Amino acid sequence: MKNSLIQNIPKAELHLHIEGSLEPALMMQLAKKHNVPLPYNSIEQIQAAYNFDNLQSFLDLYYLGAAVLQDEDDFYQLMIAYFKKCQEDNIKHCEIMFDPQTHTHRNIPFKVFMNGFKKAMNEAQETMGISSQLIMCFLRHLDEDDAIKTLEQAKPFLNMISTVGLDSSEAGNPPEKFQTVFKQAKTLGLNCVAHAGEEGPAEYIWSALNDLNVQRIDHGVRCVEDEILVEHLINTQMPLTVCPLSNIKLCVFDNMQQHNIISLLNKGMCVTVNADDPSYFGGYLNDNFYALDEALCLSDEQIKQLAINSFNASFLSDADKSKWIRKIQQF
Ligand SMILES: Nc1ncnc2[nH]cnc12
Ligand SMILES: [Zn+2]
Repeated sequence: MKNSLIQNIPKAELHLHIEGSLEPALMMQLAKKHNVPLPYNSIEQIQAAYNFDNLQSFLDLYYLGAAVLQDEDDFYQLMIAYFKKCQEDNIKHCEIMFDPQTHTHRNIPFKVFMNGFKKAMNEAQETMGISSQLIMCFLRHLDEDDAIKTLEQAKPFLNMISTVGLDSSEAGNPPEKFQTVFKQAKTLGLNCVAHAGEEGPAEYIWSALNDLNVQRIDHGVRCVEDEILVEHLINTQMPLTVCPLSNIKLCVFDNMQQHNIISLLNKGMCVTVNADDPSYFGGYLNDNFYALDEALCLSDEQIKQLAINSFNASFLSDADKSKWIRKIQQF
């Protein structure tokens, strides 16, 4: 039976790629609208293709799918669909990642996707009471000059962007490659996060901390390969935004029983649960909680702590964090 505490408790989501929330039905609809060829003829064929051996095999299909996103309304439809899922899952605040280079490299300018995002974010706040921020991620398989150019292009939109991040193919692309652009982002007043220790080694987590000065680590599950790092993450309460279903789909762990998030939680680490790319990995935020509960039997205290961590690790004001944490403590 599904745990009603998971459904009812207020939650924040901090690791969600908006391009990874593109559902097969919307992908087909937009492909038709813009005459974009896809190697699929039906929703079933799309779903059948979503069997991945590793991060790269997923990224190949993720970038292919994103090609259907072309005009402002497409980006609005994409994001409003995600907010509807947030409403169903009782997510009150989200910090949403987007990959500008995936779009600018197809000659889609910033103003097209930013205007679409803005319309959906305003609507979510006004009609659903959901607050949101944007995390602009640099693609780490591209060089740092391209990231620097992207930060420059983003300057007219910085009032909509709270944070920069780093995603895409991790192995062979360590955080230190992006030191200059992260320093520039920090100077502009942006928060910093980075994917590290998903497929890459524990040293990449150290590099994200020491070379990029990040305030959160996305994934980070390979921290367990370095005991000193684990101690450091606990002592500094550095948040890890963990994505359980993603880690299973991308073969980071063999199965959910093997997942280490609850063991890290029990050690006192500030871990949070997130969906990453829900339409590719088989579930939104609550599905991730249900899958953990089924495999690892979460206690009510553990569920509450994960929800508290999601607000504590967010970039909300201290007053807003306290407001949500007080509500959670009443459950
Ligand atoms: N899980 C993930 N890791 C790295 N880059 C991504 N882009 C979208 N999802 C990602
Ligand atoms: Zn991610």
